[in-house]
Amino acid sequence: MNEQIKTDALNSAHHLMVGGVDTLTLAKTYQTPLYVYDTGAIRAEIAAFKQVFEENHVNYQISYASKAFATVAMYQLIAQEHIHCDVVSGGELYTAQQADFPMAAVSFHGNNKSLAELTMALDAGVGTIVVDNFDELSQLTTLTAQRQQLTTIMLRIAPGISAHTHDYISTGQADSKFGFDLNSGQADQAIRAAQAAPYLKLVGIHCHIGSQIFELNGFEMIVDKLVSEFARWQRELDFYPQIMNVGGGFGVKYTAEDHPLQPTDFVDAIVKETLAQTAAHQVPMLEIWIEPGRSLVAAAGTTLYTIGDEKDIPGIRKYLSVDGGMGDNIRPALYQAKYEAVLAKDPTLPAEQVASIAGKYCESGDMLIWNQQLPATKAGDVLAVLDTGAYGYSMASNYNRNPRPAVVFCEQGHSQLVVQRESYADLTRLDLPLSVPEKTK
Ligand SMILES: Cc1ncc(COP(=O)(O)O)c(C=O)c1O
Ligand SMILES: N[C@@H](CCCC[NH3+])C(=O)O
Repeated sequence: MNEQIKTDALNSAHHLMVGGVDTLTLAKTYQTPLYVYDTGAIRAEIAAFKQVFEENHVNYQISYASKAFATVAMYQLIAQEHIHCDVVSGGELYTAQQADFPMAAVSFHGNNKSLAELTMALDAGVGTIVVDNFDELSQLTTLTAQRQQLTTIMLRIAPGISAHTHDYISTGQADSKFGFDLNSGQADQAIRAAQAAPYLKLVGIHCHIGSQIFELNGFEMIVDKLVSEFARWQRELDFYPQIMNVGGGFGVKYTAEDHPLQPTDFVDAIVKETLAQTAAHQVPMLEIWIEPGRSLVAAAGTTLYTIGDEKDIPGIRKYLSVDGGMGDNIRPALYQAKYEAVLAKDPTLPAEQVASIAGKYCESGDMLIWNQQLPATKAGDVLAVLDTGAYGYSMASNYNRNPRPAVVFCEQGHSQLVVQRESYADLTRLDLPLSVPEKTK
């Protein structure tokens, strides 16, 4: 049986369960394609992060990177767990507001926040604005002075440390669109400018080196570099941050080929390195913030599809097409990301075929999985693609005018629809008819 599946995830009929709910029932009730989340698993991941910090007796904050999966119900779940979240756009901020998420627990990120977005954030009273570049810093200096509104900020810096991950999701290197460059002195300049701004209160330094990282080393290097810079800033700039925000990026297991550490191992290493480095530099211990996105939601999510047409090319390959694809999960096409799938009606059945799972979109690159071992299948069977909880729904599109799937939360045997399936009518809701009159012949 697929090692991603926990033994308690099967019912007595061997059907795959999510959050104690039978996936075949879910597919029937809500139709496919369907995103289903085991919300108890998200709560457990949050609890595990909290526990590591608490065992180490340090001040901390966990800020969920909501770009990984953002809906009203998700922000409400995060609020129930009493952690922070970060948003990267007016749209995410709006969704958090609709969820009544406490604005003081929001950090606002982004490398090109518009004036409208900055104004929205100030109106909302977000807890922290993470300033990304000089233009934003001067815009925010002016705006907060005009409004006479004291605003808490952090500065995002690019530490010049490359994480070993896909180029598209590596962000800590000097040549990055994100953050103030550390090595060329831009970070020092930004600190001076923030100190001089009458309504900005600089409380922390943020950095995020990338996503789906499998090694501790990059995080330890960040801590070493940051704490030694902080010690220098204390001497030279009379600035020592209260908060060190090391971002997210903790890698998760998608397939048997992945061998990540536990997300909590990353945090334990970060905390221990910070304790060691602050002691070595004889500077105060910092409050440590992390911003996990993927590691909180990836494993909790499963996408259910219905198998449709089959194409078997003798001696070449067998394609099984499903009723979704790159519109609900762009990650295989965009990052060559790999997933595993099981037959929902019985993941314990022995494999009888090797099939590649094709989406229904009009692109050859719309392949969800290459060479998946599966039992015998027939049209109408439900296929469950595992670990799709991060950056699936949040990166979904209407390509080929396909409506986006519904999202269902499952916990303790109950299911709840939290995002409705789009209808065809939704697809044309914002369209306007052609206004130019037809040419007279
Ligand atoms: C600033 C920032 N924080 C946190 C994250 C979350 O990363 P992940 O989902 O890999 O944990 C990202 C995305 O890479 C990010 O850009
Ligand atoms: N969207 C990316 C990760 C997010 C990067 C955000 N800075 C993924 O699916 O892996």
